[in-house]
Amino acid sequence: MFEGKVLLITGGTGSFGNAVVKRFLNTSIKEIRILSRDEKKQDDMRHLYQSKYPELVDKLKFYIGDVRDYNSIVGAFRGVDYVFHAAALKQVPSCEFYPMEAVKTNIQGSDNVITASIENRIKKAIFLSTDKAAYPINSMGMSKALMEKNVIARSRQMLEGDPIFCITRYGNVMASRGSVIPLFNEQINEGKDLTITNPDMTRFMMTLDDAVDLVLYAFEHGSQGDLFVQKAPAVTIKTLAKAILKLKKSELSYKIIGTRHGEKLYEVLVTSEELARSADLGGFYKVSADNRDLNYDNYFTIGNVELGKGESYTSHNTIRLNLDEMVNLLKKLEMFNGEEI
Ligand SMILES: O=c1ccn([C@@H]2O[C@H](COP(=O)(O)OP(=O)(O)O[C@H]3O[C@H](CO)[C@@H](O)[C@H](O)[C@H]3O)[C@@H](O)[C@H]2O)c(=O)[nH]1
Repeated sequence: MFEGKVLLITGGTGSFGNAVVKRFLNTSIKEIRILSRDEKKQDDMRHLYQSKYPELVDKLKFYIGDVRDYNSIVGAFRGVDYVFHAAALKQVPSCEFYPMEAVKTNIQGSDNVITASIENRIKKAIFLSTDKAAYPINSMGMSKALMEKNVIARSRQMLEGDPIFCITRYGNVMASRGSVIPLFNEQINEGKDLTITNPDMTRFMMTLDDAVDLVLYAFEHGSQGDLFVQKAPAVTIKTLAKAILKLKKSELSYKIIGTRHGEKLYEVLVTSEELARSADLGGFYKVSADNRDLNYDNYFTIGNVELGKGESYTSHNTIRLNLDEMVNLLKKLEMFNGEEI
């Protein structure tokens, strides 16, 4: 797929970047560039791959830069074929307290990635988004929703030979940095009862491998301005907590702490309005860009009357994992001695 090509991953020192590197370093890819802000994380990553794959590490190149600052990133795009844009502020509570930081990184930063991609004539860029961007209620989701809108708007201006821009929308990626699974794991290790916000809250469960698969699917099948979603099962937080306790054979219990700033009871991966114009591709939904122009007079009589009548695709109405199914999914995680992540 990437034979002889150069791939740039923004925010590449994170869980997603590492999963992509693990998957592609030992292929005929020419180079993987990691673009991120933190020299320490880059150094750790460099050492990790140096010790694990000494014969391949030359393919891995590191660039320091902040997507907020165009001049700091544009050089890293020289000679790049493809871009995966993963750099983001993604913690819900912190974005609630600092919305302008989310604006700068998630909206302005992704716009800079678009401009740098056009400037350097890259071929295709995939922008990672989140279910929290669908009917957003928190600043993180709102900033990602505007990122999506801006990617689609700018994709409309592209001409033949310009880069192709696509979006992928994820549910919760299990065990990603700062998320609830590592937190519960740590609480059990410290002998503390688990802190549950709301036992009935549901979240889509995806593995990191699923996340990489979705980006690759979008990469292979995406046309200008397409948004892709991978169908996924969901779980209640109570079942998740019980599953971790069971897996770790723990006698501990849990306590209810109440929902946090900006949280939803359930997440929406595809809104009903999007579902009305999406293609069901089996394991995936493809929502194509709305490519009407601004002359709405032409559409007044032929507007879609079905719009919004159906249900959305949510973590409440998707397949629900039971306790044993959740335990089995957790077993795949490296944290619980699995191999996948
Ligand atoms: O002490 C805790 C912390 C969290 N939760 C619940 O666990 C679920 C998952 O929480 P968390 O892992 O923090 O995920 P989200 O807030 O849903 O956000 C995650 O999923 C997003 C994508 O949807 C990513 O953008 C975020 O980075 C990632 O943390 C939520 O229902 C929380 O209410 C608890 O019950 N107890």
